[in-house]
Amino acid sequence: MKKAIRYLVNDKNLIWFGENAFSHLKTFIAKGDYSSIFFVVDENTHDLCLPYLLQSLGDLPRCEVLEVEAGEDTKSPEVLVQLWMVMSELQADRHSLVINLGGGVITDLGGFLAGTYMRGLPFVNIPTSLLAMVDASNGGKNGINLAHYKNRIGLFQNPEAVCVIPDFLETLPEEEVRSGFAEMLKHGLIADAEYWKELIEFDIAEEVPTEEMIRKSIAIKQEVIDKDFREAGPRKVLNFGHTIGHAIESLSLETDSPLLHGEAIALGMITETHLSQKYAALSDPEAEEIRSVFEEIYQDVSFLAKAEDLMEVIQGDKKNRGDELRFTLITQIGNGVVDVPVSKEDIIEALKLTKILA
Ligand SMILES: O=C(O)C(=O)C[C@@H](O)[C@H](O)[C@H](O)COP(=O)(O)O
Repeated sequence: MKKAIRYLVNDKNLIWFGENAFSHLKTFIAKGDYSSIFFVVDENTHDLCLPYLLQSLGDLPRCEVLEVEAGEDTKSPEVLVQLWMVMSELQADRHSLVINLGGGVITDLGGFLAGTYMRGLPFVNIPTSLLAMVDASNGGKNGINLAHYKNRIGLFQNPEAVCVIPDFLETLPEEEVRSGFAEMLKHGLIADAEYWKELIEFDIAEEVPTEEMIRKSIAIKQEVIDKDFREAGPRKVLNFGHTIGHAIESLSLETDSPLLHGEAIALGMITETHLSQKYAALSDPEAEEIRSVFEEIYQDVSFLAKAEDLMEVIQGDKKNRGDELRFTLITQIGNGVVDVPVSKEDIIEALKLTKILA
């Protein structure tokens, strides 16, 4: 394993990488003089990661473990209310620290739990999936789903620190790694053509991304967020593929075979590449290249839905304004553009081209 590097993301938010990350966390906890620590985990991270974390942290203030079921359904108001109740019964106070140990569901839910309890407790994210390492655990978006709208309720609040331990990836199922890889490909598409090239030469079916690649994705995301933490404008570029992707993901959650977030976003990016050709002057050769990359990596991923069901969710997307459906698109590989109004007819046409319509 490589030496950990303490990496300042902004004046509040620290990211520690690698094997010494937990010793930095230990020092951070000691300095914070917390009254108690609440670990938010799912059944997998409870069994596979928490024992290692607790052993590494050694003596701690009073600790409580809040375990929720793995899976996107857990990001719900019902689960959140239960967690608020348990925190209250266990007398979490303003001096408590929340540590979220898990994938994107845990960091989104746990961040929202911490950010709302007693108007906001400090929290630390320890992402255990690739998706959470390169995306969900950093950037300060926390939240839960409401009905079939993804992240409809939430807040912007940075974690105090993030511990990225790439070794956790070795234990992940292949499809989980591939799901996180979709967000890395997105980072190349919206901001860095060189990185895109590097990623498409990487064999994600055979290897897990390196620490350098993870750092690169985090740095791209952070550069965007530094300009626009609350997503008034430029941050929306990080949402490429997500208008369609979230609609697909939400509807798939209502079926017996839900897609992983990154799988749905991959389908979203294919569809939004069609829209980028029409609305953002993306060239035909680049559009072909993008689609062939996704179609190769995610060749077994498909989803069918009715146009009206997808449109209902798309119409509720956070980036829209009034009746105007606004998308993040790409003008060329390495450059995204935000707030592009798109017609309903063209969205349906793009969904047809991606073979999503039942
Ligand atoms: O951090 C952001 O901003 C993003 O849009 C990154 C997305 O990859 C991520 O999935 C995010 O949680 C989506 O947020 P939402 O606002 O579309 O719910």
